[in-house]
Amino acid sequence: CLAMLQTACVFTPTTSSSSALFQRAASQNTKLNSSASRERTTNLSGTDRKLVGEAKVKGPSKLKELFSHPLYNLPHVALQEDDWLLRLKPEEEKSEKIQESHVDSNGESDSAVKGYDKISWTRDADTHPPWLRFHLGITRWQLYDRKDPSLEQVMQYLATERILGAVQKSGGTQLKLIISFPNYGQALLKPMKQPRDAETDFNLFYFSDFERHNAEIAAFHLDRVLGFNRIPPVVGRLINVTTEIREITTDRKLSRTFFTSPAGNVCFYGQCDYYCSTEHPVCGRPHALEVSLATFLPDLELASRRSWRSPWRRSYSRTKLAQWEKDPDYCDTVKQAPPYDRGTRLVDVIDMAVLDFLMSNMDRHHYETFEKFGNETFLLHLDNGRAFGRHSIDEPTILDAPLHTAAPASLVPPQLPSVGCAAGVSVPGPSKCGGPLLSENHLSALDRRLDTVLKTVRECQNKLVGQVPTYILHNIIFI
Ligand SMILES: Nc1ncnc2c1ncn2[C@@H]1O[C@H](COP(=O)(O)OP(=O)(O)OP(=O)(O)O)[C@@H](O)[C@H]1O
Ligand SMILES: [Mn+2]
Repeated sequence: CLAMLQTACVFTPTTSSSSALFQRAASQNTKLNSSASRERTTNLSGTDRKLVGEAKVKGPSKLKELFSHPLYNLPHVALQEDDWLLRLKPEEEKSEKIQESHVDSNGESDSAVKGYDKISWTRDADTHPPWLRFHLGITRWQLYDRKDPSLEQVMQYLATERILGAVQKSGGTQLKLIISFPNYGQALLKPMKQPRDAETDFNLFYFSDFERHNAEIAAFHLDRVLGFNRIPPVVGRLINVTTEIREITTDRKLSRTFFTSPAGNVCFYGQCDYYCSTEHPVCGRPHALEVSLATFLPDLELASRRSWRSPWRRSYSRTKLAQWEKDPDYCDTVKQAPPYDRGTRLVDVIDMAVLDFLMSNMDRHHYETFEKFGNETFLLHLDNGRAFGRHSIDEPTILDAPLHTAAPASLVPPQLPSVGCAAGVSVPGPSKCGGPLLSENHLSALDRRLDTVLKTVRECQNKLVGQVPTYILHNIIFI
């Protein structure tokens, strides 16, 4: 599966002529809806093994083509020193300091005792573990550069590194664990709770829905395909709940919740506000459990974050409406208030709404930014576990409230063929992992919703013709 991940999701751009691709992209656009689903059906039939084989003979992926499109290769303004989230200490304070802090009074590294590796990092990037390279690559404008080899390395790392510790993460409503690796890397684990093709019960409110591990993984890929790069890399992994959680955890509260189910599977439920009870167990088969692992962001002490309430947050109530649902002038009020009245914040929120509409995520109550960058920075799209719950219906308000009422458009890429990438990607891990990341129904829903996004943007463009110079409209969106 891991091999397939790399075959299907290529991180390096092709060298083909961009103008030819540009034209091809435009002509493919009209054919996309009919051909994409046909192609996917071919791709997805059969086993994972078949998928790997097909991906190999097919030649350059659509994702590769998409990423070589000029819109994905716009020249960037050169980064200044304060555009990096973290930087290495100046030469004179270099890494001996880090080593000292892990050496006890006998002069021995305490890390060996706990099972952690001895630290031998220097200023040389080659000595850094993948998670550290990822942290050092975060800038004011994105979490990662999609062409940076560290991205692939950190994903490999999460999918394969030995698990040293697992404790519950406090905060939030549903069960999630912090996983530790021997070289001090960490990941946020969300377990599989339901089959991939299960559709959320239509009588459930969005705030009662389960989180889905595959939604976290698919959201990362979709965000990357859209060119946002605002979700920390997430991979799937098959873990052994007994040896990789129960036997190594130091979290008493967590270990007390383990039990063997009547079917003989090892289960646990942890402690949290929602669904942490014997009635909602997370179970291995009998030990094997599929999970998502998200790269941990830098420690808050090194890089504090600010949490912002989304202006289009839902009410989280069975009866109450949110302000944006009642007040026709709500959008104007938002547009005039800081931080939405300047810079890219409003269009960034619209980007987020486009992402959320595509994956039908109604749970975007907050978003975060890195404090260091003030208001001039990208928005972190964390917590996507409630996305991809329903494929048979779309939720127009996710898009309409911010996009239709707020601004002409955010930057929407010309097409989304590479969601096929998410389709082709199984959860990396041993070969028994659970098949395609998203069911065919969800992929069709993505195509349908993309169409709606483009139509909505076109409507906005048409409305604004004459009010905004055409060159601005053309720069804002290319369809
Ligand atoms: N990759 C990450 N690295 C570090 N911290 C993270 C990461 N992802 C999320 N967090 C932090 O953990 C908190 C809880 O995560 P998340 O929102 O996914 O869980 P949740 O149970 O769905 O929470 P809620 O119920 O508040 O929606 C987030 O508010 C965020 O600050
Ligand atoms: Mn949540």
